[in-house]
Amino acid sequence: MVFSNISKEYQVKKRQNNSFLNFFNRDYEIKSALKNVSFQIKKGEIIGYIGPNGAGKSTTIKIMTGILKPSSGECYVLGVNPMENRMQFVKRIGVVFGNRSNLMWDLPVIDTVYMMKKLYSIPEEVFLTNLAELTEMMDVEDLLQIPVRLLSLGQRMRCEIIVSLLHNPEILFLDEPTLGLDARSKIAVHQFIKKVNEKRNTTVILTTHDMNDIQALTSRVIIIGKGSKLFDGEFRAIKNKYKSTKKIRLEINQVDQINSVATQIKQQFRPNNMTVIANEIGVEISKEMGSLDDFIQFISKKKIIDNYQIRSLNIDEIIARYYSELDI
Ligand SMILES: Nc1ncnc2c1ncn2[C@@H]1O[C@H](COP(=O)(O)OP(=O)(O)OP(=O)(O)O)[C@@H](O)[C@H]1O
Repeated sequence: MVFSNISKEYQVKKRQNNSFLNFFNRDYEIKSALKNVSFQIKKGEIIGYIGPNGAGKSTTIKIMTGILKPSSGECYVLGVNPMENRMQFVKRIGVVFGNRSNLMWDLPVIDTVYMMKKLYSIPEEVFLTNLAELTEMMDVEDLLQIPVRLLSLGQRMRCEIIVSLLHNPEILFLDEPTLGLDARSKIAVHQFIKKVNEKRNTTVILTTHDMNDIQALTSRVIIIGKGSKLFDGEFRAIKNKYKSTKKIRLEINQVDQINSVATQIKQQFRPNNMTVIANEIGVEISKEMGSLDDFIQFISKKKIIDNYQIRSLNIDEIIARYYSELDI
């Protein structure tokens, strides 16, 4: 897949304060959603495409799936322009949007399954093999006869993914596939996507705000912010950047001494972040502020510190930190 110097501009109506005038307003302004974005994705890769709200992720997916035409640049998916020969192209891709359903709401799941068979002209043999394999892998045999509206969110999402894979797509686009799922359903979805990728060499393009999805599924991430590509590489590299940053929580047994301890920490270690709430001090220490050993020595000498906990940044904190450093 080649995404080359892609820009996308939307025309949006200029807003007026008066909603009546807004109705007649014909002034437009240009909103730039993607600015010269380029990347390539190889067959069989799983890519995490991430960025904060409004960064341009959905716009990218819409261009890659042929729903939107870029304002400039070139996009080739599976060697073809996704806007051309749509009927042939859509038979080669699968799409799951976490906030939109491909299933027919009032009918049992199996009805959508048969509709897909017809829509994608899936040969009988391929269809039966895929249906048996996918339903077993995703453990949804018992759900197929149930009307979609009666399924839980997790059950529905498992069915959505199966339906998107019946026609053996070469690329699977997943937009927030674990949105609203509980921890167990998320793990089931992760394991399934991994299995499909390994077994069928399906390329997976995953957009998500859930860093656990990224952690579980991808090694390569592309980060987009304010329409520009800001990072393309190993997710591990971002995690390593914050390896030495530790969050420490101290419990003080003499609350009247807490401000004096906090002041000493501030003077000696100059932490970026420090919070004092009730009998607890929260501090963030990184390599640049002195070694963790020095800090532990400092607290071990303080008799009024009852208890302390040290932890690394969790994955959400790492990515939030990275976004704020990139100013997106
Ligand atoms: N049809 C449209 N008309 C005008 N502006 C749009 C349109 N679609 C998206 N935008 C704007 O383009 C920018 C990128 O939007 P996009 O939906 O691609 O972001 P996103 O990264 O998918 O965000 P989110 O994580 O919130 O879904 C945003 O500023 C958005 O307001």
